[in-house]
Amino acid sequence: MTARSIAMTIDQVAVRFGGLVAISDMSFTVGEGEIVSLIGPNGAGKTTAFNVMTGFLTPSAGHVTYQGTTLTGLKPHEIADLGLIRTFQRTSVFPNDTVYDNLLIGLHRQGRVRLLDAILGLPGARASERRLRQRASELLEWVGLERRAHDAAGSLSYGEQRLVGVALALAAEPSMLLLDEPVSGMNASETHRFVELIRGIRDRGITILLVEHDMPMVMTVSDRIVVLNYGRIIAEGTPDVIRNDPAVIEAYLGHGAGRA
Ligand SMILES: Nc1ncnc2c1ncn2[C@@H]1O[C@H](COP(=O)(O)OP(=O)(O)OP(=O)(O)O)[C@@H](O)[C@H]1O
Repeated sequence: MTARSIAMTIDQVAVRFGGLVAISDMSFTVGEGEIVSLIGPNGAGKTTAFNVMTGFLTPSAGHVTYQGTTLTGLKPHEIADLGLIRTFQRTSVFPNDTVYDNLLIGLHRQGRVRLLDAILGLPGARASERRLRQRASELLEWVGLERRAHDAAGSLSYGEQRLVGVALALAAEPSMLLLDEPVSGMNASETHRFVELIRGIRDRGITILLVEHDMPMVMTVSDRIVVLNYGRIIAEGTPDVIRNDPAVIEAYLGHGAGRA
């Protein structure tokens, strides 16, 4: 692998919930433009790690830095302003509005144009509104939902709703995207298309961190994989290294068989 500059550093992070240690001494880095996956059996601490990186949880110890800025103490929206954008396991859409309108609402929420100015049709707002409409169309095309643009968002399949979530995240113009189980609920062909989408996103220079249970998908798309078990990193490396790592095989097939 060619040397990359580091986008994110997770440095000796620990999270305790009362007596429960959800994450302990977690350290790894994500390079600029890299696709890194965080995997591990249920309860390993993946979502907790995501919550720390995006400011939804304050770590009990350690810290995360993104492009040189320490994230500890920053609120989720301040972290989003740095370009670090996440998707959630559950995408909340306005089910009775069209997919296109959902995107427009998302773009307005990001404050590029004040909704009231747009409603009143003020001149500056009209030009901005045109740009937003253009942007909404581009984003839908990017994630492959252009043919569903004028359907009610509530009529989309679960997999398509995940794509709306990705389009909304892309609308925020991230420099790094954190995807939480993006292909859960997708069928094989949707997953295949999603892998292509992730690669395309990375090719536009966006760094990607992925939490995912779908191992074939993770093995296909990742440059590097970090494996957590009981809150600790047990392995880190390329898909080939991880596939053959005895500790990983044990975590998934040994005692962890019922949890993976
Ligand atoms: N808010 C909380 N309060 C108490 N315990 C929590 C809380 N959030 C998570 N935990 C515990 O922390 C541990 C790690 O949970 P986490 O959800 O991060 O795991 P995960 O790897 O994301 O699991 P899954 O794959 O099932 O989503 C688990 O034991 C979980 O029960």
